[in-house]
Amino acid sequence: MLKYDFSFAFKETLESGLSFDELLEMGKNTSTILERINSPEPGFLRILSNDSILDEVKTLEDWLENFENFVVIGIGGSALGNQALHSSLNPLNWNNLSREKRMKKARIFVLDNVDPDMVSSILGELDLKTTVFNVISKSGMTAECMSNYLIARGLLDKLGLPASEHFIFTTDSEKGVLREIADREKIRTLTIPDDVGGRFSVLTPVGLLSALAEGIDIYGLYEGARFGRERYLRDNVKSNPALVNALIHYAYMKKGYNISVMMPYSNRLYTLADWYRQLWAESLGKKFDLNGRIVHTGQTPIKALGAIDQHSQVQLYNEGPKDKVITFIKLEDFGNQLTVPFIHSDVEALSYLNGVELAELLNAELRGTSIALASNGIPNLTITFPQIDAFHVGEFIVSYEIQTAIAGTLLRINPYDQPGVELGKKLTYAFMGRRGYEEIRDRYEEKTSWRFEL
Ligand SMILES: O=P(O)(O)OC[C@H]1O[C@](O)(CO)[C@@H](O)[C@@H]1O
Repeated sequence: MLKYDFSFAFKETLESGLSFDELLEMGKNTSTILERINSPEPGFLRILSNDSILDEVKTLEDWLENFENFVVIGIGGSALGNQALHSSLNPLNWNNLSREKRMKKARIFVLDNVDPDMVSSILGELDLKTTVFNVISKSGMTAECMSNYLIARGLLDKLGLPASEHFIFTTDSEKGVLREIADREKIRTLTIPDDVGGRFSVLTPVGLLSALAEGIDIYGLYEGARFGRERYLRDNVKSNPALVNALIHYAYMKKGYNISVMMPYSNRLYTLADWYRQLWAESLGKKFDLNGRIVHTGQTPIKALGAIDQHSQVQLYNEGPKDKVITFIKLEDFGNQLTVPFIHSDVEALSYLNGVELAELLNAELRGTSIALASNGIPNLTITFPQIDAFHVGEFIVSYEIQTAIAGTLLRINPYDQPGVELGKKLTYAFMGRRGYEEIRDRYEEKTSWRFEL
């Protein structure tokens, strides 16, 4: 299981840190909090109660084997989880491995932006005859996702390749244009459960299909997630790390620590920080509390990568504004061993590296950075993966989903909506000339007509 070290968030090591009594005091009402987040049981936990989603996705395994390339078309919660599973659970060079080394599983690509350089660099290289596109959209109408669908569709149509064989849509059970097209054109579909929001959906068909296509153990993900559901719902601050972590972040937020940095010391785990960024930002960044009072709350999530960002960000973390809580992600067993050879043993500045394993060096850097931060009074904690596998990634996902729900309850906001992105979406439709959005375009163009341009 994942290990948590919260020592450097407490005043025993940190001058202005929390006291354990403070934590216990805050944790007094945890049964109410846990009850609140679990009644009704949120969709992201409900889906774990049986294997029906796994079994449904699994039925597509034989069909997926027809394809060399699997392209996810989606954005935000409809792409970040796929990317996180892909880079954490398969080698970083997966797409460059031969088909034999990939055990005939697919290469994975994620089209999550509408940057023409990015889209054409991916689509231009693929043999579309052996490519399947998974168009993922909960709302079934997000502009980025739809335009990339249309581009892929145009390419397939030009080659005379049938949409029903090269597309699968993952979308809402009823809403959205994807459902309509799928019904009309007999395109395969998978359903995103109604009670699971986009950023909480990685363990639904959203994340599971691409994972299956690249040979990830999707049942192992659920095993870890189910273990996490049991561990992280315990009503005991002494045995529930998600509760402790939420309370620590909440307590520091109240002291003005408005930034949460997640810093894995593992390239493979880095995209988990990307996934976390959306979860923490969209769930907790809210203008109104549950009583409709204006609160403008939230904590800005930042991602950093160890050791690289030690040489880019850590100066700021140590000496800049005291507004950050840092979460290090440590990996014990990298699977790959790389030992520094005995070269230049007579050069003192290099000889200490002779015979050292890179993983040992990386983890020593993590330890050094966390102690340095603590001694500068910066709260930090470390989550350790014993190794990277589906079980631990599943556990990590659920730990953060539950932690986010707990933090939302502590902040008294709704962690499951995202009204703040709606206006931008509507204005995009308006500027692209979508019918029905003329009035909103005129209103906001008028409101923002003042200019200072150089
Ligand atoms: O899955 P959809 O509906 O296309 O939405 C994609 C993303 O857009 C948002 O609605 C807003 O950014 C996210 O919450 C969501 O994950």
